[in-house]
Amino acid sequence: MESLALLFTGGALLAAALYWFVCILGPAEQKGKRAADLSAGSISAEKVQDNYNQYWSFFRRPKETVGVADKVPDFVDTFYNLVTDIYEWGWGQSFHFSPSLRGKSHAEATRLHEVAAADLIGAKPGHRVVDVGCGVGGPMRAIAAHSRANVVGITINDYQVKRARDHNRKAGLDALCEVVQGNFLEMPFPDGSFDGAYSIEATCHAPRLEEVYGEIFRVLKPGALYVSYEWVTTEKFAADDAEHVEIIRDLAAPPAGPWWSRLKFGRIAYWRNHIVVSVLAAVGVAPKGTVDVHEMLCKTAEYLTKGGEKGIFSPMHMILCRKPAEK
Ligand SMILES: C=C(CC[C@@H](C)[C@H]1CC[C@H]2C3=CC[C@H]4[C@H](C)[C@@H](O)CC[C@]4(C)[C@H]3CC[C@]12C)C(C)C
Ligand SMILES: C[S@@+](CC[C@H](N)C(=O)[O-])C[C@H]1O[C@@H](n2cnc3c(N)ncnc32)[C@H](O)[C@@H]1O
Repeated sequence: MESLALLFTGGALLAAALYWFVCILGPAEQKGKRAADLSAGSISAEKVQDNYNQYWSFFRRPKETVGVADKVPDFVDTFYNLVTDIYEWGWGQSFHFSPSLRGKSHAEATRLHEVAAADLIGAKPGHRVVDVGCGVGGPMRAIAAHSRANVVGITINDYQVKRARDHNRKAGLDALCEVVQGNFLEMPFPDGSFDGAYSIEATCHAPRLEEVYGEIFRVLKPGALYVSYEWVTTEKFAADDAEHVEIIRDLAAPPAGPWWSRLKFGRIAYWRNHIVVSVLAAVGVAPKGTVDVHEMLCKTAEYLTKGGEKGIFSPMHMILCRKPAEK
């Protein structure tokens, strides 16, 4: 009888814990995505595993494959269908790193990193600024709220467009923020139509950087500024060091505290998330394949941390450029 009671109590506790993980626990910063709502963007549930397998074989392809560049935007689109919900759930609405600031929360450090971009390009009321590779619009909302400039975001991923528009509306910022689905290698904007531009950890997805930078140059007005925070190898990276090459290859093939500390100390959360995702996939709430996507992200976090600790990689190299003013 006693062991039955013990079993019952244990079961009830497990059920309560599961309910808490799945239904209560939201994303780290702004609650908006719950584990029970994890989807794979615009991919239907039964196609997630196939899409993940295709994405993975593309990612692992031999480097020299001819004609690959043209396929990159489609694979990036698939990648963001697979990861967007997991990012929102486990990281928040801003899909980038920030310098960690003593005494500030992750959310505040993220916001400060974003509004610094707006200040650098001199965004102000009445300006029209383009966010190149806007994700679900975390940076766009912080920048619009801070500068009162109009921000137009572009992303290749339809699902992100929908998420960003929903978030903009809920934040009461839809009058200032517009989101467009499109390829930043061929932007659907006229020449000289923006007073400023920024991109946060997005242009690394361009197979040929000159194409995206050429497009940004084209859409800027003469004299306008563009700021980029981007993934780069640092001067410590040695191309003849096998370990360096391994870390960088695995993570990249497709001044405050360390940017990777948030990732490093998230390990317990990853295990918790892994259990949640596995249970949800096993009972059919999350699409099959979600566990593989989540494991891929755990590996990514491990290599990013190693790259940060060794000082051979930075996701926030800053470049500020001005389009020459007309004579
Ligand atoms: C710049 C990119 C994205 C940068 C980051 C926003 C993401 C890079 C790695 C991602 C994550 C890794 C581990 C995940 C964890 C296993 C899961 O439980 C919860 C989500 C993660 C923390 C996830 C969050 C986003 C990242 C930090 C591009 C260029 C790829
Ligand atoms: C890591 S996310 C960063 C999102 C956003 N800048 C942020 O910080 O939250 C990269 C973004 O670049 C977008 N992207 C990648 N390649 C693209 C392309 N060819 N055209 C348009 N957007 C692209 C992705 O869809 C995604 O929104």
